[in-house]
Amino acid sequence: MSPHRRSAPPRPPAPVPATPEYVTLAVGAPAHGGHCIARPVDDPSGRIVFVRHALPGEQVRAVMTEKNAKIWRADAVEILSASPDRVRPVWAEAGPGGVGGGELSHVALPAQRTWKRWVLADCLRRIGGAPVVEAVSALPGAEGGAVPVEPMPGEAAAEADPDPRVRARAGTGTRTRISLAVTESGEAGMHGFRSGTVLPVHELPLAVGAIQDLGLTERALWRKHFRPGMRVDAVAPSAGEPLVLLEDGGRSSRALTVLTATGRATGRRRVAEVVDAAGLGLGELHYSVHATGFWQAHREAPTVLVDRVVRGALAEEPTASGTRPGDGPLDAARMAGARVLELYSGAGLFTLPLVALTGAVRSLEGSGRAVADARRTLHEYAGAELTAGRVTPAAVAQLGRFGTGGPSGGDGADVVVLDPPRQGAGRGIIQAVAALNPRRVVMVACDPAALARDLGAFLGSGYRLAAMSALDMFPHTHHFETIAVLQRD
Ligand SMILES: C[S@@+](CC[C@H](N)C(=O)[O-])C[C@H]1O[C@@H](n2cnc3c(N)ncnc32)[C@H](O)[C@@H]1O
Repeated sequence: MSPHRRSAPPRPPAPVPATPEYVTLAVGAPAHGGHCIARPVDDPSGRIVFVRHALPGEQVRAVMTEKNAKIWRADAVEILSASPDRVRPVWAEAGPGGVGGGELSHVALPAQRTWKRWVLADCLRRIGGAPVVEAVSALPGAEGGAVPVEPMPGEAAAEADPDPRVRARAGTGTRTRISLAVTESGEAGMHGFRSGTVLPVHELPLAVGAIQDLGLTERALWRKHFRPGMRVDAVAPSAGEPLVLLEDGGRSSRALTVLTATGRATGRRRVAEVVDAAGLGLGELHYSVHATGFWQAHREAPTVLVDRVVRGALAEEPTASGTRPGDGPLDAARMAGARVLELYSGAGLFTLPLVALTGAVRSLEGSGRAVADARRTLHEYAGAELTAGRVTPAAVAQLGRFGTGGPSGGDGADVVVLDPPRQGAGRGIIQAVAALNPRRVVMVACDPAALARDLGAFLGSGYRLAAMSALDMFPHTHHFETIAVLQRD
């Protein structure tokens, strides 16, 4: 259940020690990746161990899971002194020795967000350096060198619910896309953490109700289709029935079968997604997306991101907080004529509202299938120029020059929006963006280390960090999303 499931190949198996080696650890701060930094209690000055399933301040008995010249890793298997933030895990199968993708489910949700904020601050400090820390610390609401990590609206409501059963389920039932693998014995499973081994799973608590209701892990209906090694994806679009996708065969010849929610084979390959953009004054946005293509996985993510990114890009005063009570809709007449360059545009999630408001967006996306999706969705907009290709400095320089002077005065894009994959954009791309001299840049980042590096590159290219927000779009995992708004004054 990783955020960008199609870009994450299975990891090579971790070396497993022949006989289990146990160690008692004093657990310290969280580190990027879903673990804490710990030290053996009998040797506090000794080697650092990256321990999972623990919490800062705890003392745990842990089993070593990887030990080589570079890194020692362990799983906490017995809690000797528990943190007050420890809760009964919402997904025990993602616990010690289990599957990846639910590594924080033993942590109370507010403490998960504190954990993520700490990791964000740590990355900004270690990787971004003093200029980044200074810029972030100057933002309203920033504390300890980072902005707060906010709950998604549904989680905030569930956490405030008077019913303890609703509160206990907060952060579950959020994923509209999940990815499974079939075990050697033909059961639904997932990869073990940092392992090529597929372990059976019996519940999918992070998936939305429409996927849980399919019964993928227990019903014979599905099991009769499963073959060892097969990949199984479930997609629950915001409009319409869920689909189950089976991919079988070698890497070069994978065959796709699509099943309906009742297990019938179907020729359908596309799903309809509807995004509420009322806060921007655009009403409902309608998208057509290939079932195997990338789409933001948290059920509220498309709506929340569209609102924050588009307001960040086009509002007069830079903001990363989206529409606030009392905000009016964005004024399309004022926006018209602004030229937008959008990089890593996927199936056009942001392209549609951006072109609806400005009339001129050029987008660049590496997946030909995603660009085909965007073309379907945006066929009525003559001002949307959608290009399939790698984002490179040369492509940015070429696409970002619109040829005539715009509101910013030059011939470069007035606004650049970029939403790169986990590894971020990198210095070369950011320098190419800065060379266009856009007045405003909105960068979406799902990895705090890449964010810190890329922010540093923007600040070094003459941009000011005007606003930033962080969202807990992946509860019960260590992942979160950030939005940074940069301004050339
Ligand atoms: C995080 S997704 C964002 C997509 C879109 N903004 C959305 O929210 O749905 C990143 C996108 O970048 C694309 N991508 C990854 N590396 C790329 C590259 N080097 N050049 C162009 N596109 C790339 C992926 O195909 C993916 O669609």
